[in-house]
Amino acid sequence: MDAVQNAREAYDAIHAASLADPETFWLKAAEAIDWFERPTRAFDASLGVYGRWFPDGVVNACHNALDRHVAAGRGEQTALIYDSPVTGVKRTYSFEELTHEVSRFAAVLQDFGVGKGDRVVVYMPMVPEAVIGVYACARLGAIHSVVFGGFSAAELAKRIDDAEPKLILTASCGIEPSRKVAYKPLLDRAIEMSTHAPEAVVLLQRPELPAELVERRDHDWESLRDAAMGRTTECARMAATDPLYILYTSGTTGTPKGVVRDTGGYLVALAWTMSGLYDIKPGEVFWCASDIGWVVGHSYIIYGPLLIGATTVLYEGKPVGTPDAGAFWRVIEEYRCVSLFTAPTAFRAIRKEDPNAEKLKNYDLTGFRALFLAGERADPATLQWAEEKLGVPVIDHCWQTETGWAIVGNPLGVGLLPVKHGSPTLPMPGYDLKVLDDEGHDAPAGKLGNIVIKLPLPPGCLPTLWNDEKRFRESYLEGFPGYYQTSDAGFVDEDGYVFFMARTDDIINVAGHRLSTGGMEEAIASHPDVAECAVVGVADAMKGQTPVGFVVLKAGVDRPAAELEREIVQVVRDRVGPVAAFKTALTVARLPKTRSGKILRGTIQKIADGEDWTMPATIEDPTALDEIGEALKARG
Ligand SMILES: CCC(=O)SCCNC(=O)CCNC(=O)[C@H](O)C(C)(C)COP(=O)(O)OP(=O)(O)OC[C@H]1O[C@@H](n2cnc3c(N)ncnc32)[C@H](O)[C@@H]1OP(=O)(O)O
Repeated sequence: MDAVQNAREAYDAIHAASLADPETFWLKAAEAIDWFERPTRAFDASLGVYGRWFPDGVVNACHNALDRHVAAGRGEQTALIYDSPVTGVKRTYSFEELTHEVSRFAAVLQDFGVGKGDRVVVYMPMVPEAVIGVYACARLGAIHSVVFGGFSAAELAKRIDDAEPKLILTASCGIEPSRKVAYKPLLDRAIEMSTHAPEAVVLLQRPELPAELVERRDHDWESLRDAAMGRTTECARMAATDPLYILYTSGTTGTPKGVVRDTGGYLVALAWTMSGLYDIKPGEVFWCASDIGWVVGHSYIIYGPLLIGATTVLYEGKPVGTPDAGAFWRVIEEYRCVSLFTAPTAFRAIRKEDPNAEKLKNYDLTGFRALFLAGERADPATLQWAEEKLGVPVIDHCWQTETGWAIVGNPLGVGLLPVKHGSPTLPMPGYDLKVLDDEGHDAPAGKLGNIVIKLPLPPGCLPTLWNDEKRFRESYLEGFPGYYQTSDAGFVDEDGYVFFMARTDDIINVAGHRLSTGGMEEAIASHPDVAECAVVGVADAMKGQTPVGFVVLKAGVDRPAAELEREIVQVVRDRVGPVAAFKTALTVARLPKTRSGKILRGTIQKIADGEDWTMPATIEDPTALDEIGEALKARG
C-alpha cells in the first residue's frame, strides 16, 4: 500500500471514529490535557443550546500552557519569541519566565478585583505584554476579549458595551510600517461613547509614542508590574464549560457577534490539531503570522503551540515592507520555525514584490516542513507559487471565528493527503459536514449548496453568543434545523473533498479580515448627505476582495461628488476602522432594485467583477444597472 493510500485510510478511520463514537474519541483526545478533575463524560446533550463538552471536567488554560511544562522540566525552553521589525526589538521568554510574568501580572489584576467570570478587554498591539495579559486572565478565570487594533473607537465601544469589562488592558500605540497608531485617544473616545464604564485601564507605555493617563482611571503597566515583584497567583479551577474568552466577529449588521469559547473543549481540540493537523512536536517552533486580535492568533499564537510545549512566535511586522519581501524567510531561518501559518494575502504580497522569490536564496530554510494557509480562500495561483518556491506541502485549511479551529483541512500529522487546488481537503474530526440544497435535502457530489455541520459541533466550537442566545439560534441554527449553518456555499466532490465557493450572507473577506458590508453601509448612511447606499466586495488581486460603496445622495445636495466621496471614505474609516480598507465610494443617481425594493447587490458585484450577469426578472428599472457599469467605468 502506498503512502497516499495509507494516509487516506488513516484519515477515514479517525474521522469515522470521531462521528461514530464521539465519547470514546474525545475522551481519548482529552488525555493530552492536564485536568484538575478529569472528565468522566465527553458530552452532555442536555446542557446548553445543543449540548456541552466535558461537562464535569475541571481545568485551567494557563496551567496547561505554562505551569505544567515548567513542572515537567521544560522551564528553560523558549516559550515565546517576540520579533518586532517595526521597533527593532527581539526578546524571548522561557516557559519559566513567562509563567512568572503571568503569575505576577495576575496579581496586578487581582488587585483590581478581577476574578472568575469578570471580563477584561485587551486592546493591544502585538507585544508580549498582550500575551501576558491574556494568560493572566486565564489564570484567574477572568474572560478576556481581545479587540484588533485596526478597528475604530466606535467598534471598540460596541465591544465594551457588550462585554462590560471590569478592566481594559491597552498600550499607548501600535506601530504600522507607515505610521504610529495612537491607541489611547481611540480608547478614550470609545469609553466616552460606550454606556458601560470600565473601572480601570492599565496602559503599557511604548517609547515610540507615550500617552497621557487619565487620573484615577488609568494606571501605568510597568509601575504596577514593579510593585507586584515577588507576588504569585494560583491557577483557578475552572469548569471545562466556563468561558475562556469572547471574541467579536462581524455579523450581517453593524453589531458584532460575541463568540464564546469554552475552556475544556477548546484545549482538547487545539491539542489534537497541534499534532493531528499541524504535525508539531513539543520543543519545535511554530509560527502563526497573524494578529492576536483574530481567532487564528488566539488559537495558534497564544494557546495552541504552548499547550503542547512548543514555541510560539509573536511577530510585529508585515510580510513585505518590514523591511522587504524576505521578512518571512528571515524569521523562519532565525528561529528554525518548522511551520508557518498565514493568510494567502500575505503570500500574494510577497509574490507581487518578489515574483521569482529571489530573496529566498539568502536564507536557509532547512527544517521548514509546511506552510498552512487560512483566513480566506487560497487562490490556486498563489498556492502553486508557494509550493514551487518553498518545496514543502502548502496546506489550505478553512475555519471560522465561531469554530476556533479548522473545519476542513489536510491532516499532516495523520498523513498528507493529495492536495486539490481550490479545496482545503477533508472535514476534520468531529465535523459531520454536509451540503444541503435550499430545501434542506442532501446535495449530490459536485452540486453547489449550503455547507452545514450536523449538530453537535465538535469541542472548541462556540456553544453560544455572549449575551445573545437568541441571535445564536437565529444566525446559525434555525436555517437548517439540526445543523450549524456556516453561511458558506460550496460542494463536496466524489472523493469527499470540500470546496468553499462563496458566502451566502453579506460578509466579505478583505486581506483575511472578515468584514460586514452591512456594517459599512450603516456607517455610510450616517453621513448627512446620503439617502441610501450599497456596499459590495469586489475582487482584488492583492486583498482578495475590497469593499466598494455605491451612494445615492439626498435630493438637493449639490456639493462636488469627489468631495463627498472623500468624506464617505473617511466616515467608514472613522466608524469601522482602517482595517475595512474602504477606499472607493461612487455616487450614483439610483441603486438597482427589485420591484419589492431589494437592492441587487449580487448583480452589482458581478458587474464590478466583470463577470457574466443576467438581468433579474424582477428588476424595477433596468437602466439602473447600466448606470452602475458607467460609474465603475468612469472610475477605471
Ligand atoms: C480562519 C479564521 C480567520 O479568518 S481569522 C483571520 C485570519 N486573518 C489574518 O490573519 C489576517 C491576515 N492579513 C494580514 O495579516 C494583513 O492584512 C497583511 C497581509 C499583513 C497586510 O497588512 P496591511 O498591509 O496592513 O493591510 P491590511 O489590509 O491588513 O490593513 C488595512 C489598514 O489597516 C491598518 N491596520 C492593519 N492592522 C492594524 C493594527 N493592528 N492596528 C492598527 N491599524 C492596523 C493598516 O495599517 C492599513 O491602514 P492604511 O489604510 O494603510 O492606513
